[in-house]
Amino acid sequence: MTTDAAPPTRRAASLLWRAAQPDVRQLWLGLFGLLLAAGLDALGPVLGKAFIDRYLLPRDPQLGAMLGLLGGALLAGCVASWLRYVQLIRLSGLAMRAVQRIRETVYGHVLRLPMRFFDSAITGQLVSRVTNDTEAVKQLYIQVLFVMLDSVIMVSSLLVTMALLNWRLMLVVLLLVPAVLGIVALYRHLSAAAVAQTRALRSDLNAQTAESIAGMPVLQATGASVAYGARYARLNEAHYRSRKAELRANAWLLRPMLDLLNVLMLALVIAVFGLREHGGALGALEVGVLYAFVSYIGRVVEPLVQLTTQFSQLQQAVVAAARVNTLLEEAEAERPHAAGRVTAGEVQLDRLSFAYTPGTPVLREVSLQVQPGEFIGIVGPTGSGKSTLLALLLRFYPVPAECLRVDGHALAELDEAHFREAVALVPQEPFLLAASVRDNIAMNRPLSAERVRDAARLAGALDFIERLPQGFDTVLGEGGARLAVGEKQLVALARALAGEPRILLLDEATSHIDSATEQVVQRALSGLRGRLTLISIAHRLSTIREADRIVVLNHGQVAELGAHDALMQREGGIYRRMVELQQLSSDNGALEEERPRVQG
Ligand SMILES: Nc1ncnc2c1ncn2[C@@H]1O[C@H](COP(=O)(O)OP(=O)(O)OP(=O)(O)O)[C@@H](O)[C@H]1O
Repeated sequence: MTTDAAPPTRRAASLLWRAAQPDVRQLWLGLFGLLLAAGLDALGPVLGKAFIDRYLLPRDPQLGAMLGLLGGALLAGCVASWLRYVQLIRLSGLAMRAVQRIRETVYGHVLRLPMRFFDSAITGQLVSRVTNDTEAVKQLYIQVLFVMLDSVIMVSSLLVTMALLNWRLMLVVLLLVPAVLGIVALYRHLSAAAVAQTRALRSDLNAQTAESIAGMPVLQATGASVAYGARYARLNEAHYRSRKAELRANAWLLRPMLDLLNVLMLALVIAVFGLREHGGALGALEVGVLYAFVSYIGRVVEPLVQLTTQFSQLQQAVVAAARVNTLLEEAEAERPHAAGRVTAGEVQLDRLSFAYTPGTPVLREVSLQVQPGEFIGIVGPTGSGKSTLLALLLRFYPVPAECLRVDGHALAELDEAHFREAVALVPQEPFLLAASVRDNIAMNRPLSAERVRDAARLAGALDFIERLPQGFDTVLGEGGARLAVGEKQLVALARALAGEPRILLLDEATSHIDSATEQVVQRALSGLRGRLTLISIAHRLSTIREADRIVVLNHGQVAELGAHDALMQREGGIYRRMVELQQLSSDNGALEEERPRVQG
């Protein structure tokens, strides 16, 4: 387990290692194949050396043996290439499978994160984490598994072969390694800030795109498109500059410096060779060694160049993988498999207090005993904590066990799958999928067509659904784009009822419905009375007039509690004032409509 404080490389390595676990056998096979290929590669110059030393310089042509050596070198080269090709396929496959697993894991993990996480999460960034960052992890796999491992194996095997041929010259070549590492360290130092900034800016670009699309109606209606366009252009420009800074360090540091190093190394080896204590004419044996070394230097430099030129990509991929790992380590919401069941639908709040941010309480010592089958209305000024109360009942945020009990059980004692069936929500903003009406009601639950239809009828949605071109099979646009807001809410209500819940929570679910549709919903809800516990937040007070009891929340506290008639008796009571205000405004609305229009 790595933590957020661990360096990105460690976090990235931890992710890669975990994701590769199921294919670890393939990984070892791949490694073995690469080792073999490197050995065969090292063999070529050794055979070349023998060719020169034994037959070429002594002018001793033995056709059979010479052809054998040449053929051997050719065969070794061919087999090494083939082996490398096979490993590339094997390891790329492994990388893609691992990334497929990572992507699924990340998506599944995001679905299980606690609501608290989403309070501060930015949609675009999360999307980018699940798609772009996991794609970058694939690059990392291919690079780490293939380019890097292959290069390291290749360099090591070449150095071993060189040591066997002439260890002093090998030491000279060995100087390449610290020189290259020095260049990489310098590159890293010069480009790290730019690399991190580029990624952060790309993430901001994604976030703004996602935000703009989600809020398009508001954006266009407020004429904010131009300002948003300008903001996007500024971000994009900053991204361009940061990327350019990164590429500049890449362009002058990596390839040209390494090519220069290659030339210097050749010169150095030849110089050392010429300056040996017993210099003078080259013996036949020594020419073979020089040939082998000259060809080895090229081969050592190439993988080092590979390692370094891909370094910037590698750095980006490491950052991406580390971020994916951090997201994966975000603690999931608790999903207990417990024995507790919601049977009757009794809810008990006992001095329940809650704060999103410590020190700023949103609910203060709320106590309430809701009987099974009771209809409770919740009203109160905006920000008084009504939605928060429902969020707590839905187990979106943890609360002390003794403060909130359902059918005598603390919420943590209730089995997750059962709890989600037994407690249903119709949210303030109905959320619909780009799928058929049937799928929107069933939401992947194994519900029969009759059950879906019954739920639609109960919710008062059947009439309009049957008027749609393909009835229940009509595919809605993204977010239910083809339906009116009131119709979306009816579908959301049908969805909630389809699970046959014991407790139904309505969060201002009727606020966007016209009066005629409201009558339909009211009838539906009256039909449900006594069959399930109904807790309904109401903005339009007429919808909870019939409630058994009405809770008036004010600044997170229960200010009033009682049936409509009782609350209306309270002189100067909050509820009574709210009702009177609403009556006044609806009377004004009616008057407005009746007033004859004056022309001109
Ligand atoms: N996820 C959150 N993180 C931090 N604060 C929040 C969060 N959700 C709500 N709040 C704050 O908690 C307080 C109560 O909000 P809540 O949505 O429960 O009120 P409400 O009575 O339902 O309001 P409304 O009628 O406007 O929906 C508000 O001050 C709000 O800003």
